[in-house]
Amino acid sequence: MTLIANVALRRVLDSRGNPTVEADVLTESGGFGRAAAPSGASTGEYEAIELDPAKAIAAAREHAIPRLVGDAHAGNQREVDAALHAADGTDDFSGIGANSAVAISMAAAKAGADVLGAPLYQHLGGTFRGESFPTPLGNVVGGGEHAKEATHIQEFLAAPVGAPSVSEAVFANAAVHARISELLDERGVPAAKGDEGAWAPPISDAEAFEVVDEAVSDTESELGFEIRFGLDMAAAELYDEDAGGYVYGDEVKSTAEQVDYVAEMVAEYDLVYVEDPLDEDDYEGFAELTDRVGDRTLICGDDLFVTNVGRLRDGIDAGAANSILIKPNQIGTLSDAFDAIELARENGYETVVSHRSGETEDTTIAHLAVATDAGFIKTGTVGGERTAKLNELIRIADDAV
Ligand SMILES: O=C(O)[C@@H](CO)OP(=O)(O)O
Ligand SMILES: [Mg+2]
Repeated sequence: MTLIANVALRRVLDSRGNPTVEADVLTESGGFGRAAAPSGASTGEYEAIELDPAKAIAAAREHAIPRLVGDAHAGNQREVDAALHAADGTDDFSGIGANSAVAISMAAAKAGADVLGAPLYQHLGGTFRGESFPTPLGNVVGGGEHAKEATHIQEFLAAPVGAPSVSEAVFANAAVHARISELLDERGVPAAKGDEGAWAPPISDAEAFEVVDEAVSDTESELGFEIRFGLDMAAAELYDEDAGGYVYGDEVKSTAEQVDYVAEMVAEYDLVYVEDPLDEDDYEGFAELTDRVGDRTLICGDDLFVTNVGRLRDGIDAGAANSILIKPNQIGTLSDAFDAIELARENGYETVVSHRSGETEDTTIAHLAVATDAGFIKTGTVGGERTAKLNELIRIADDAV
């Protein structure tokens, strides 16, 4: 029933206005799935390779589609993803492009769910999923590679850890985002938005900490449940070997100073989450920081692990980080993303399912987070491509998908 009868690929727009790959998968019994690849700006060096979408589509049409149509079953995700790997023939998807691969992998999962008549999260995670939900990490202030002339730290993330429901958590992040706008206004700071819809004000990181802290406390008092915040430092983008460390405008911090700085911020602001506090090659620095503050906060590897089982294993051996960001397009297929999640679980690492800065209306990651019982999902706060996922979480909780 789930035998793949057709795969169609096309270029569509992403939220930055760039082209990306969209895939339609149709099964012989009429099951249908559609998904599109997201795209990063602060990409990790070790991510699977995203090709120019036109080239990725041409390569997938030549190599992948013939292996899928009439041969692979959309309901058998491992079979689909193995066919994608075989068609690609490399270890980084540089043959057909991770963008083609992930779009097809996710579209096949949706087609499989469609044939079953089950919501995607149940097809991926089993019938008993859908009872617990991830805490949404909401990007409310940011800069780095996502906005010019704003903070050096890429993302300040609201985390409504005490919200009684996922819906209240989603609205809490929107309330923090709105409160920040008022606080910036009071300070006379004009703010545009960055790629993910976070405010991108021309203020120092120190001032951003103050503003976010105040907005979170105000919203917490207003709503009556605990809200904390965290960071994605995207430190690989700050790190410059020639400069001798992490570059914050005119200031350069050595690795030791960077570790001290992050540890101090964790203590001062009671941060619940710090992603990529050190360079993507610095397992040792990650291990040292995890040793210092890992009992109090999540130290998460994004560019460090790139959703890659091999790199995660190295991190586990080194004691680097205590959580992993999961981005299916970093590794190319849902099966590979699941393997990373499983390995993380077995070793006590928290999992955080994530969007990219360049997104589409695709909602797969909302289902993936519920299917795998992830502790957190990072998918922005406002903006249609972000609310697509957040609203899908609300629908899943409401049994309306
Ligand atoms: O660094 C990140 O975690 C992501 C998403 O927030 O950004 P990008 O997609 O640009 O890599
Ligand atoms: Mg990141």
